[in-house]
Amino acid sequence: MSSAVPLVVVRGAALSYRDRRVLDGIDLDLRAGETLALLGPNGAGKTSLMRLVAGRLAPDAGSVRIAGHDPHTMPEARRAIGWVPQDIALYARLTVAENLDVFARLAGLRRAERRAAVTDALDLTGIAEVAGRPVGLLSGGYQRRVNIAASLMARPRLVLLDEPTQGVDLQARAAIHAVLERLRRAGAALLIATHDFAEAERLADRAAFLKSGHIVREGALSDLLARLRDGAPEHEIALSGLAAGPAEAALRRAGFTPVDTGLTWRARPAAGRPTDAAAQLAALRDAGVPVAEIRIRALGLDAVYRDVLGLREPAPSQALADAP
Ligand SMILES: Nc1ncnc2c1ncn2[C@@H]1O[C@H](COP(=O)(O)OP(=O)(O)OP(=O)(O)O)[C@@H](O)[C@H]1O
Repeated sequence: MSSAVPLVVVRGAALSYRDRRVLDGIDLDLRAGETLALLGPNGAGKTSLMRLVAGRLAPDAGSVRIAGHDPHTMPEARRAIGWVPQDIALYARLTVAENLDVFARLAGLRRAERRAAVTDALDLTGIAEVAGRPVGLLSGGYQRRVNIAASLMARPRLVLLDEPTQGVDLQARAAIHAVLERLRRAGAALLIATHDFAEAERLADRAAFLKSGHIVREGALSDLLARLRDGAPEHEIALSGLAAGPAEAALRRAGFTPVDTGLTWRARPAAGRPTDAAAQLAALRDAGVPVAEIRIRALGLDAVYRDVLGLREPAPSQALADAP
């Protein structure tokens, strides 16, 4: 459940490193209980934007407010923010519980508060069973969960996570997703920078796309997807035994305007073609196209990303125009 008044309000924010501007004209709102995914290519400015929101850097222009306060100048505003950096920032030789106690001290908690905060963070992140083990001996997936737990000592209302599942296996990824869902159910606002579209689709209510320091698209996931052309499903087609040139020609003859993605072709069919996979397969084979496999899937955030970055394949109307 998200509340009406945004917890995070960023208006017209700009940031430069020395004289190089890396963020410009950033507007962003985030409400309690809401999860926003920050997406964009390497170097787009995701981490820099999170540093601004965390109050670790001050904007050159514009403003950042957390519950009405400037996080850069007001320590109490910073206390409302949990920061989970991309790199593991823990003491390898200390146990998990000892690490969390250090972070609890840094957060300014008294002894009794520290014990409760550590216990709660261990429970919420599902790592109580490794509380007594040195962090350096844990798997990468557990270390990432400890990294998240360390950000929760002051019971933040906002948690910023920079690529929280980078480099972990599928099981650890699922465990981290469960942690983030619990945090969100507990009413925290989450801002997650990620390159993982499936992760963003699973966790986020909204997504913001950064490109060269600007938010070039932002909105609720359903709105972002609905905005993308007519919502016709995307086809992924694998062809057998054809070089790229003849394969493209064959697909064009069959009414597609295909894009080569390496192993497969991505294509949207011309209007009026069958929409179920079996009928598509039969029609393509009738047209002499050697289809090994065809998958039809609803558009996802990866399609929005390609659209935002100008990596789009031609729209269906062009596919129709290109058809013989
Ligand atoms: N401390 C710094 N000093 C100078 N330039 C920096 C600094 N940190 C980042 N940059 C530059 O600012 C730009 C934005 O970087 P940032 O790390 O915010 O991008 P990002 O979207 O998080 O990238 P990635 O996906 O690779 O993590 C990049 O061009 C980067 O090289």
